Amino acid sequence: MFHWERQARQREQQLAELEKEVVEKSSSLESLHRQLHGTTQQLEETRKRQAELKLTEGELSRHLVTPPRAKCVTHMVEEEEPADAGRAVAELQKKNEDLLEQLHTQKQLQKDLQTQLHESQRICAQLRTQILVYEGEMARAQGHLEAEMQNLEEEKNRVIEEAFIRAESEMKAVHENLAGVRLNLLSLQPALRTLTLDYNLLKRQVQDFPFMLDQAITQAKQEICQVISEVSSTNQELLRKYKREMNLRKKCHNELVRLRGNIRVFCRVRPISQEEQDSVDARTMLSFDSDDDAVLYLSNKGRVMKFELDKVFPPPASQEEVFQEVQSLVTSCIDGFNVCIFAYGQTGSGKTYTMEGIEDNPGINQRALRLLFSEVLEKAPDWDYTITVSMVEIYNESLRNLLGDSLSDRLDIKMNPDGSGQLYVPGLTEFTVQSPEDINRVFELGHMNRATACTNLNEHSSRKLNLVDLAGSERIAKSGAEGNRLREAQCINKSLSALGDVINALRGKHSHVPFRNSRLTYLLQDSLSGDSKTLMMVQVRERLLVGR
Ligand SMILES: Nc1ncnc2c1ncn2[C@@H]1O[C@H](COP(=O)(O)OP(=O)(O)OP(=O)(O)O)[C@@H](O)[C@H]1O
Repeated sequence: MFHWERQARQREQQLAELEKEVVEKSSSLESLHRQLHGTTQQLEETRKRQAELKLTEGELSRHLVTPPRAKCVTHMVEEEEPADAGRAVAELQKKNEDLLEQLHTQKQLQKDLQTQLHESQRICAQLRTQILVYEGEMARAQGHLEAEMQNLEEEKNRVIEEAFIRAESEMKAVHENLAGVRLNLLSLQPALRTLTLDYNLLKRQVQDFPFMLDQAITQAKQEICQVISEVSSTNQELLRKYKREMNLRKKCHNELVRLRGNIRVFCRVRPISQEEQDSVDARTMLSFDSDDDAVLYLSNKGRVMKFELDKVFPPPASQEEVFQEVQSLVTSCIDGFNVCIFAYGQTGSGKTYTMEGIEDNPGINQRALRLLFSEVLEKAPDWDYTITVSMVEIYNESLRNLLGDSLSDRLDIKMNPDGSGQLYVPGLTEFTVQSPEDINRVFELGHMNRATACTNLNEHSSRKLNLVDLAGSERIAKSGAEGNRLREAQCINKSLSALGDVINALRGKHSHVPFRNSRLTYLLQDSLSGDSKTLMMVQVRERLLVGR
């Protein structure tokens, strides 16, 4: 609803109220008029009665002021009858008294009427004044009403005019919009036609889609089946080739091993540390051939000795470089060879450094285990591997089960009853491991009980990777020990010299190899002979130290 419409309604209401008020005032004026008329009539009557009373009063006075007449009556009565005259005088006197009383009453009445008249006149005057006030009010209300009506009329006209102007401009805008929309509609029509065509096309395609999808799926299934059967036959072929290649590789390797010998001897020369600089023996010195990494020269008191080995690592050689030369040996364990790696050398020559390494620069053991597991993981989809670990200590020519419950039990080496011709250690505890971390945990357990130990990693129970940590060789001569320590030194001596003898016999391809001369060589027999591969890392210091 517009503002002006609301205003007009309000004004109309006000007008109606004012009109009602005027009607009420008119009716009250009318009743006042009636009242005035009644009062005026009453006044007239009172006046008349007053006049009448005056008249009566006059007559009465006349009667009363004419005693001679009464006297005359009396005289006449006296003349006629003196007793009756007395009575008549008394009656007249009585009548006179009554009349006087009536006069008095009339006077009182007149006084009352006069009072009433004054009162009526006062009320009349009041009413007139009120009428005048009302009339004035009415005139004012009328004027106000007229002015209001005039205002309302003007307001109405103004509002109507404004609304009309607004409606006109809105109408104009709507017309303009309409024209624009019409124009748009015209330009959209071709696009709409194209869209409708596209929509119909799409609709047809959607209707056809399930059928096409079914067709495509069936075709894809057929193609997939065909590809799968192709891949499967290719796989079969590849597997066949792979196995043939594996056999070929093994044969080639065997041939290579046969040609190079299955025992390889590397030499690692460790640098002299800062603390050792002062005790270096100036008369002895090691040197290398830059063209041949398998030769080592030792100058001692002017004499030069040449040593030929499979590989020589000079002092700057890193753990990584050393392992690169060793890793093919580790992986051949997966190919089905028994492998044995051990470091041999004087105390402090770097055996532990090469085999174990240090925490942030691991040696052969840790690197070999990681390589072994990564290789196994790679082959896992096609092959089943189980890796078990056992730890044995050869101490004073006795075998101790380092992972067993009871360390006091002595183990023995026996021929395997499975007819494989391989040796085994009955009762030796084995742990199945899934990762190098597992092995390290097992090592920790074994290391707590060892003095010198041999670690044995089994794969399929017939293939072994032996990582051997030997005691330092010079303890034999330098220990100066007695009793138990002496027996320990003698045993170490025996083991190491037996190992030396076995390596010598194997390198020299002797017909007899004295494996049984020590527990160590007997235990490692399978890993040192036949299809096995052995690496002996000879550890030496760059310079001899005085007093050693
Ligand atoms: N190639 C090398 N480069 C740097 N430091 C080395 C190297 N080899 C060994 N060392 C250091 O020489 C010291 C002795 O080495 P290590 O303990 O490995 O000798 P070891 O032969 O195992 O002795 P032991 O027979 O007494 O067990 C260690 O401090 C080691 O870190």
